[in-house]
This record gives sequence, structure tokens and C-alpha cells, in this order.
Amino acid sequence: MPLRIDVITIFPDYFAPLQLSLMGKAQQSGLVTIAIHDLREFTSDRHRSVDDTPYGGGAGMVMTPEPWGQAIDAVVTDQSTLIVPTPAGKLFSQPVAAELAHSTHLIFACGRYEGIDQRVVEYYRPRIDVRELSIGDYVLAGGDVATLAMIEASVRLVPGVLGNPESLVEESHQLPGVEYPSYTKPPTWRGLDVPEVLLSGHHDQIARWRAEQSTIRTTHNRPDLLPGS
Ligand SMILES: Nc1cc(-c2ccc3ccn(Cc4ccccc4)c3c2)n[nH]1
Repeated sequence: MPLRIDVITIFPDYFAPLQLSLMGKAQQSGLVTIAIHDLREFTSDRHRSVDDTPYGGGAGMVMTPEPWGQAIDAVVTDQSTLIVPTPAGKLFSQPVAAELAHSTHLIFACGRYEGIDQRVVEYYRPRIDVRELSIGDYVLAGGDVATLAMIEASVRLVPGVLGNPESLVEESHQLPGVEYPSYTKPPTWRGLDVPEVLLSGHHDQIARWRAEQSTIRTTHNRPDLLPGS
């Protein structure tokens, strides 16, 4: 059963990159189908408007619920998961990507302005799985880039998409923490040598060195990922 993804956005062109590289191949392989929908196709006024002023005052505009209701109704099934990127959401992570990779149907609602009228989430929550997700503690101008990131992170985990599942196995056995540093040819580059141990062929020493490097890097860059932190 291929994974189907429907993206609803006012900037369909943001998703052209999904036709390239790994994501493009995943679609050609039939493992994943991705459809992009322009929210403005679901408006009914002459100006194809999608936003209005916020109740309660405040800066900016809010996206009106009706075009979203029309657009989501056009693609939703009882198997759908509705994903709404938002700075206020739960944090997207590798475990969440793995969950999404095993879904049947994902609908991404890419908001803009100050976000989408909350009643859209409220309306679908009793009907289907709805997930408000953030990709990190920084504010983007809309949900499109967040959606691209979540699609890429999830689709690469769909069985069969990655050429060498080996890299997924290594990734999944990753010690808590960050990756060790990687090197390739040439053995010396601008006077800098590849760490000797990596050229030694001693696989147990290499594994030990990589584990040490991972710990050093995690301690320096991401102490929050250290065990017991
Ligand atoms: N991790 C993450 C997600 C987002 C995100 C997602 C969807 C939207 C829709 C509109 N905006 C802009 C916005 C600016 C300020 C306050 C609220 C919304 C969005 C930002 N930013 N950062």
C-alpha cells in the first residue's frame, strides 16, 4: 500500500523540489504518491481570498476556515492523518517521522499569515488523527518549508525508498547522540590527513574511535542528547 501525501498550500511552487532526487525517485517507484493542491482553488469569492482580520485584535491576518474545509474535504478519508505545521505544535522528531512513514494517507495543511483559524483543527480532530507539529523553536513565514522537511524526513524512511537500507540500520542503531565525522578520498587534502585509524582496517578500533567521536561531538554540540541528561 503506497503512502499517499496531499499538500494544501497557497504556494504550490514551493513543492517543486519534491520532483527531484530521492523524493522524485520515490514517486516514480510507486512507493509514494504526492499531490499538491492550491488552496485558492477552493475559494468561492472573486478575489479568491484566504485570510481575514483576527477576532480579538492583534497584528497580521488569519486564514479563514472555509477554504480549508473545502480543500481538506476534497481529499480526506477515514484513513487520513491531518498534519498542521505550527510554531505551537509538538516537536517533530525522527520517531515521529518513522510513524508518518508507516501511515496510509497524510494531508499537510500549509498555513501562512499568522496561521489557520483553529476551528479547522477542532472540526477534524473528532473525525481523523490531527497532529499540530513544529520543526523547531524558530518562526518561519509559513508551513511550507516545515512540510518539505517533514515529508523528506518521513518519505526516506518508507521501506524501499532508500537505495541502501544499510544506512537506515546504522542510523537506527545510532547511540543516543550525534553522528561521528565522515571522511573520504583523498587521504590528504590541503595538508589535512584522514584520521589514521580509519585507514587501518581494524574494524573494532574504527568502531571504538567512531563511538568516541560521537560522544565528543554530542557533548560539545548537543549535551541534551547525552544519556541521563
Ligand atoms: N517550527 C515552525 C513552524 C512554523 C510555522 C508553521 C506554519 C505557519 C503558518 C504561519 N506561520 C507564520 C507564523 C508567524 C508567527 C506566529 C505564528 C505563525 C507559520 C509558521 N514556524 N516554525
